[in-house]
Amino acid sequence: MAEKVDEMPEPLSAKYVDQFAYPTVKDRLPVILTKVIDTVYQYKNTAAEQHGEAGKEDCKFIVSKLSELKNAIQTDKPLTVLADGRGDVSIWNKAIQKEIDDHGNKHPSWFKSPWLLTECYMYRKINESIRMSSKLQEFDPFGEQKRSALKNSHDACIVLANYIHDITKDNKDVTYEQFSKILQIALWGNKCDLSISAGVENSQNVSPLLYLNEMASNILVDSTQQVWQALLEARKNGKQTRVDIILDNMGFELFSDLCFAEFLLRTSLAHSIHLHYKVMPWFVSDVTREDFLWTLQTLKDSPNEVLSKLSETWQNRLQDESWVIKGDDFWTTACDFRQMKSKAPHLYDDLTSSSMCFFKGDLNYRKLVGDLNWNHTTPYELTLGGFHPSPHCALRTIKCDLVVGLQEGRAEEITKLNADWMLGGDYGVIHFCDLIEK
Ligand SMILES: O=P(O)(O)OC[C@@]1(O)O[C@H](CO)[C@@H](O)[C@@H]1O
Ligand SMILES: [Mn+2]
Repeated sequence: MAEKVDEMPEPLSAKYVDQFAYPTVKDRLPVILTKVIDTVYQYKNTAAEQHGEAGKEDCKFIVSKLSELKNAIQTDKPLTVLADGRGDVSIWNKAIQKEIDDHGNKHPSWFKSPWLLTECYMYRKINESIRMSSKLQEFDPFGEQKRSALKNSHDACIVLANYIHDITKDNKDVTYEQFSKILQIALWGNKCDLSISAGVENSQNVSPLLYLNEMASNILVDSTQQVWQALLEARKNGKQTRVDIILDNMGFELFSDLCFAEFLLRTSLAHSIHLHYKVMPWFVSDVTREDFLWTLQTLKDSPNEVLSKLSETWQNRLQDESWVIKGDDFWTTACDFRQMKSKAPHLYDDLTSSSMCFFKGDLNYRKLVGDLNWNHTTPYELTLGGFHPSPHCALRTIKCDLVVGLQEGRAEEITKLNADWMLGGDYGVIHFCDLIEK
């Protein structure tokens, strides 16, 4: 393995018009914002019913703040400091200040700053406008879309629930093939993302078992064997294995993650699962605590008996703590994960107790590799910048122009077939990194 990187690449940014960051800031973020504005505007009558005139005024206030934000993006204004007094304000404002300091006292603006900062900042600003309202502080402008995402994936969930039931019911020992299949379902579950589709319905509406074979060659890095070996090793050592899943999207992806968690427990590949949600509405479809609990209750109320039983098991798991759900402000900052040790030492410490962390999705991947413009062939371990609280696995479908660890020539080969292959979630990676250093 290569030891270190000779020269660090630049952060991805909308200042490069040939990068995906550019159409994101120019088109996709304004579209998402317009939908949020519309949602809040539509909500004013409900808000009035619930909170009287103050609710209606809140909606007007939020709409005006978000319209300002949209205008600031489209006219490339500087990012301004946050002012809602939430506990994470200082970490955010320090990140903005650092950009100012690093660029000779120039304020970072939407089209000139690192993409990771601007895109995360938009979601934090949406939340700021909501937090600064008087009655609607807990309002989730993406709630409706997320709940539809689960409902529209109902049939696919039934297929998967039956599959989990079938392969675990005889108490036979788990096989590698079963493990690999479940991991792939959790991987492709990440295609269902409402941010890349700018809010257009993007659910799982075919059987998740059907396309696994044909998609197998689209997994460009497949370290499943190593992940499997590491989990078997932990089980052999009789350790109380804790596995963490850093969750991503609500809907079918969450369901597939929960099935993966259930599978690990039933096969004793894990003894407890820690599931990390987001503490505020984030990148449209990311799971919040409310989404998580709503999902379990909705599945429990399903007329389908297998779904309803499975969900009852999951509710019990929260009681007996074989599942622990947790949130942390760090996941909704613009910090990449190499900064976790210094900015959120409690979280880094917590992850050191895990035998294996699974990081789901595109944004977590970007944060793992620092959102830098790496060559596609740079070894994955080198891009992590020392982030190693525990062994980990990144499960991510590729939805932006950043991927590492590929074989020489592979990216060029696929580009010949489809120039936009990195943007549609049709390719994926399963990276593994063992504990290298502490
Ligand atoms: O993290 P997720 O849900 O897999 O993806 C989030 C996402 O929509 O946001 C990224 C940046 O815009 C895109 O690259 C990606 O498609
Ligand atoms: Mn997401």
